[in-house]
Amino acid sequence: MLYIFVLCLKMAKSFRSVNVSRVTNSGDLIPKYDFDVDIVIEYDPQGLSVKLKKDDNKSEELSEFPIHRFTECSRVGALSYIFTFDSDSLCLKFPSEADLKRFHSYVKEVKIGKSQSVFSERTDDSSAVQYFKFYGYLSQQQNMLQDFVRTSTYQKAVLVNSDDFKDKVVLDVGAGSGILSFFAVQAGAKRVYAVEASSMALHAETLVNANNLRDKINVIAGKIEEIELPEMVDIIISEPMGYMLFNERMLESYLHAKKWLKNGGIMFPNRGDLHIAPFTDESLFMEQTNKANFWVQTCFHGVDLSSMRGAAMKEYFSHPIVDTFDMRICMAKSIRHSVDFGQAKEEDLRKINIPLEFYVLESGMVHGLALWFDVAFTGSNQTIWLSTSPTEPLTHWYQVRCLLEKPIFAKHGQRLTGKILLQANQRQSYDVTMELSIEGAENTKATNTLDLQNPYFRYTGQPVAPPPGVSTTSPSESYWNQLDAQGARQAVNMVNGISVNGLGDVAMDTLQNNAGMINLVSQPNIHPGSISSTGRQRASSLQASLMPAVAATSSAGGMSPTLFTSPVRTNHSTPKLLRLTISTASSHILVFHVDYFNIGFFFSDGLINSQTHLLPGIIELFSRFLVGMLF
Ligand SMILES: C[S@@+](CC[C@H](N)C(=O)[O-])C[C@H]1O[C@@H](n2cnc3c(N)ncnc32)[C@H](O)[C@@H]1O
Repeated sequence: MLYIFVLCLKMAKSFRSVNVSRVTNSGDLIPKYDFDVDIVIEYDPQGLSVKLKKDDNKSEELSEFPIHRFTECSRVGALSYIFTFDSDSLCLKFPSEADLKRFHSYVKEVKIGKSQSVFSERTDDSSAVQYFKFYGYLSQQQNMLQDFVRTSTYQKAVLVNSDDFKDKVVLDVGAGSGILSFFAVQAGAKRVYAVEASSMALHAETLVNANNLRDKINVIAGKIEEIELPEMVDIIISEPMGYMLFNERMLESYLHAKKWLKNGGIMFPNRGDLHIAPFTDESLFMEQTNKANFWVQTCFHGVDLSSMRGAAMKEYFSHPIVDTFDMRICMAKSIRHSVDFGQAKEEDLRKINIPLEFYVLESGMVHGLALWFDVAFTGSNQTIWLSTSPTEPLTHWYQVRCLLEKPIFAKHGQRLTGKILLQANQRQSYDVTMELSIEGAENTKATNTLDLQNPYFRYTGQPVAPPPGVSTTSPSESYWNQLDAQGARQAVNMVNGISVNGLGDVAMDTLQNNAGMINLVSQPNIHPGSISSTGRQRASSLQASLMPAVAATSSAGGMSPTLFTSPVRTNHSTPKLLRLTISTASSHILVFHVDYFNIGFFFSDGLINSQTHLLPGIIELFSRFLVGMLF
């Protein structure tokens, strides 16, 4: 196995006084530098990176090149090594045979070790490069860290089960920033091996040092399939879930890691449940169909495109849709496919065949299958679940829907049967084939194949609309009846649920000049965006822009606004915070419209105008204040 990766961060791999020459097409050597250089070898997710420096480790690099599995290179004689990149060849001449041997052993391990690894056998090189590059960005680690539901659930699961961690040796598989390793130490772990294959390992090491935990957390740069640990571990912790649980194929790495688990050791999480349910959503179906309908045109700039329509439908319907929805679109109780991480082997996840059998609860068109997952942390004290169900707070995994090109009409009480087959591919993802039909009804079979590595990210941040047809009483009457019951008959002029006039004494309606809107209920603490190989999200959320501003505002100090109007009226006996809009009335006044409240703040120093960059922070601060006040 590849000790080289383990040692990378622990041992300086440097060579002094190396003579570097270019090799001409005729085989002559031309010195590249008129001095000998020092060479420093560093870890690189695909192998090694060779840095040429002028004299010592601290000086600027003169140049750098990678050594990967397919790098063309060879030993020449007892002292030299030749590398060829495209048409250029570089000759390194070492001062001693011992140095050359040492250098050769590093190169050999990259080239031979790669071919032995389970990971490299099941993964295209290009996919792995893109995947680990993605996770090498601090911004992507931040996206995951800022998924509050995810990170807090992990921390809670570890801390409430601290007995399982106390004085134990822990392995953190795919440690990223090392956050789970820190949680393990918080729970009393004796030692943690934090294994990370992307260049994030270097940042994790920095964080470990900065938190004075070098004696507890041992960062190991490399793939779990390729590194060596000095000892067996008591517990393995990891966050290996992708979209639809299985995307990224990191669960296989998590299961692979069990080769380092002592008998009776614990997997944390220990179980993953994929939930699958048929759904109806005409608008989603029409949205995709209409996109493909571009290709029905017979005279587009004089060209008949219609022969492409079938292919376009296939393509649009091959993308799993990533967003969230109202659970009431599900037409039957979900089927659960459980993976016991303690028992399962990595080979079990290469082909996952899930038979489907649903009892239809409501008649309608079945447009496809909706999928989400839960994972469980079963500790000796408590079991904690992390759920990505549409009924739970949204996470950065959202939910996934796989559409059928030809929907099926299903009646209440009928049995909808079929299967979903997840076939692992070399792109760290799955080809998803589904088959559905109504039992006993002819010509109802519908199939589709989707590419899980290529999802369509549809989430907009808007609140989820309830499906049509769920009201069993008149919503208009219910609304007015509720107002009547609360004695607000005199209410006039309600706009979008906000009283702009007539419900109170303060004429805030003259201030309607919305500077921004924060939807407090639907805005999850997560970051939207995606890359194809992982499907995980790119930052662009409100949170990202607000948090620095909050920090800036808090540290600005000296801000002493006056609350000049307390809530004037509520139409709800229990305030239900639906929406917050914010207006500026003048350079001194900021007005919050919260449901049926209007609240103004007067800033004697005209803070808003003079320091507009602080406005988002102020808004965030007061939003919190209001939430605290109302509940
Ligand atoms: C979903 S992130 C989780 C990061 C961190 N544990 C957390 O919870 O924030 C998965 C991490 O595992 C790493 N990873 C994926 N496959 C790996 C493998 N085979 N060996 C080591 N690390 C791997 C990725 O580079 C990525 O940083």
